[in-house]
Amino acid sequence: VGVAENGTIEFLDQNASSAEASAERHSWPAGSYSVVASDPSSASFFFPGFFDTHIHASQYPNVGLFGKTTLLDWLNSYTFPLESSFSDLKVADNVYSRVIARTLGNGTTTAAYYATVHAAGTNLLADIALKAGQRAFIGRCCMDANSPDYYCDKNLEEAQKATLEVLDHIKKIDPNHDIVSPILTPRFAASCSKELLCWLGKLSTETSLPVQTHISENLLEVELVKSMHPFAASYAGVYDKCGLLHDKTILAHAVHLTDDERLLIAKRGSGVAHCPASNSALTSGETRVKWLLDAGVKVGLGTDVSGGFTPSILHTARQALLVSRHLSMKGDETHKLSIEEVLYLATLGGAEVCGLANKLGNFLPGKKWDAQLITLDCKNSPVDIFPWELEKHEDLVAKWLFNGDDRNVAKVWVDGKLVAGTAFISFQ
Ligand SMILES: Nc1nc2[nH]cnc2c(=O)[nH]1
Ligand SMILES: [Zn+2]
Repeated sequence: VGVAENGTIEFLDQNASSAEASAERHSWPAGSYSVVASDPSSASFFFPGFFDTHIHASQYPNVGLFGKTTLLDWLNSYTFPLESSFSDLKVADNVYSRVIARTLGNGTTTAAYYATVHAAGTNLLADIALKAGQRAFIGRCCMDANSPDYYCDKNLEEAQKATLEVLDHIKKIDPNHDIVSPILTPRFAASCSKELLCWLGKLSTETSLPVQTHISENLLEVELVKSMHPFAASYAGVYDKCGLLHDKTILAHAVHLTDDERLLIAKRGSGVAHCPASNSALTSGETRVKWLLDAGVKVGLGTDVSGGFTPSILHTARQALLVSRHLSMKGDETHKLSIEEVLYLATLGGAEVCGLANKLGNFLPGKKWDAQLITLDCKNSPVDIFPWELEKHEDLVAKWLFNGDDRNVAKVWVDGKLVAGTAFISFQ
């Protein structure tokens, strides 16, 4: 793979005899480039960077803390108290630095982040992502209804002002949104007034900014949305009526959609962030990924930290595979996802959901070098590799999916720049 200085893949040679021969063939003069090679004797290979299409950066301290709660009581007992502490920028700095280092170290080159309601803390998250070199969508959480007094937007005007403040800040630090972009973030229909939802929908149309929100995660939530927003026929209909359902919309969960909602989402070109670890932990249900894909809905993976307990997309892909098997055990084998399919969701599927498949998600000329160097046979590896396995590439990938972790992530590049990995850390 020939990567130009600006991070774009210039060429891709199958079966090249050496990097040097390939460079010469493409008229790259010797001495004008450096070579990074995978080492087949230590079961190492390059892989596209992962997409986390749904993660709450502010909830990172709570990974693994959910007890026996389900969504609505989990929000009140674990989540809102933690998020409200982000009025303190020292808390925000500490948590956001850690979550970005952790996700990058796990090979997440692009993440769609929820922050909190606080504009200053959200701006700090954008600063930290940009400095760390992680591609990030940064969303200030909008919530002006049905939320605790101690943690909410006090009214529509306050929500609008704080939202615009974040857009302005990100425009200043990354004017073309090459690495960090704002994303409009109504928390979910159950915590927003119709006025706020429709203002965000209009803003999204005017600015072409992306949108992220939650949909149909939990049955009680679905009922709550129905009672709060009777103007629409369905949960997806609420977003649609407010102009929030379009081809730059990321919908987290989509567990309990009706067939009509599935078809509406497909028609609008919106994508789904499938969050299997979260859906299992909060006993929300099992998203029918194949059913969504069959209708042409774009699907990627989300950790949904901290509804989800892992910041790793590799682990999330593993969970996606298992959840699909639980669905198939109910009698319909068509739900079952393969290793290739869950790794597609983790990479190109995620790029599609984020509206970035034209420049990211796999290794093709013209796309950006957002990549990981995976080494399975390395110091402290959680995966044991035997000599006779080294040529069996599909088996190596399967062993990586089921037993690998960040100890196997030797190097991570975003936009052609080395930004993380065990080799990067020990080099620093
Ligand atoms: N999983 C999850 N679902 C939500 N719905 C509204 N807010 C949240 C949240 O923070 N996490
Ligand atoms: Zn979420």
